[in-house]
Amino acid sequence: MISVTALSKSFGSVRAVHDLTFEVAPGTVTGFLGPNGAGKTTTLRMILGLVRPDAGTALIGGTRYTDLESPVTKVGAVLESTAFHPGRTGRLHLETLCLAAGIPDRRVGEVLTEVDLLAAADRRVGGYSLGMRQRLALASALLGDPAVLVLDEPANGLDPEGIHWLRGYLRAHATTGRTVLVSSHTLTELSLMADDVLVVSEGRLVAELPAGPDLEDEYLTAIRSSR
Ligand SMILES: Nc1ncnc2c1ncn2[C@@H]1O[C@H](COP(=O)(O)OP(=O)(O)OP(=O)(O)O)[C@@H](O)[C@H]1O
Repeated sequence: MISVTALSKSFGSVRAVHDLTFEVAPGTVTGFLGPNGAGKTTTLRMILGLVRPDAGTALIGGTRYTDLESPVTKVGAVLESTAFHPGRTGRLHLETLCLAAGIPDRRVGEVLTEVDLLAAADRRVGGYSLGMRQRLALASALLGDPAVLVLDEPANGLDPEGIHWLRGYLRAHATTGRTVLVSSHTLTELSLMADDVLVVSEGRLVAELPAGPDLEDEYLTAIRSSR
C-alpha cells in the first residue's frame, strides 16, 4: 500500500504539489494522470525519497522510502530521467546494480527475459532505442522482485506492441497482489493500462476515476471544474 497524506511541495513560488492525499491499493494498476506540470513527477519523487516534502508524508507499507530496509527489494522505480552508462551493455548495467544491492546475479537473466530484452542484452546501451531503454529501466526496477512498482511515463518511447506488452505485464504483476502506480499525461495509454485513475491538476487531487470507456469525458470534466 502506498499512502500519501497532505503532501505539499513548492519550488520557489511554484506550488508543484498541494495538500495531496491518496492511497494506492495492492492488486490493481493505479494510474496517475494530469496535465503537464500537474505535479505527477514531483509526487512520485517524494514517494521515492528523492524530493523532500515541505509538509505531509508519503509512506510505502507504513514506512518512508528512506527508512526502508533494503529498498530495492521492496520498491521498483522507473523514472523519466533514468540514465545509463552508454558504453555498458544492458546485461552489465543490470549486473552492476545486482552487485551494488546484493541481489543474486541470476536475476539478470530472469528480468531480461521478463522484459523481452534478452536478444539485445549484450549490445551497448548507447545504441539502444528509446523503447529498449524503457525496457532496461523496467528490468532494473524488477531486479529486487519488489512488491511495489512506481513508474513515471513508462510507455514513453514504446511502440504499440510494446505498450500492449507493458499493459499485460503490469496487469499480471498486479494480479499477483502487487501494487503498481503508473503516471502518464496520455489518457489513452492509461485507459488501456490502469484499473483506476487518480487525476491531479495544479498539485491537487481532483478526481478518482475507474479506467473505463468514459474516462476521457470524466477526466475533462474533472480538470475543467478544478480550475
Ligand atoms: N526541481 C524543480 N525546480 C523548480 N521547479 C520544479 C522542479 N521540479 C518541478 N518543478 C515545477 O513543479 C511543477 C510540477 O512539475 P512536475 O514535473 O511534477 O509535473 P508533471 O505533472 O510530472 O508534468 P509532466 O506531465 O509535464 O511531466 C511544474 O511547474 C514544474 O516546473
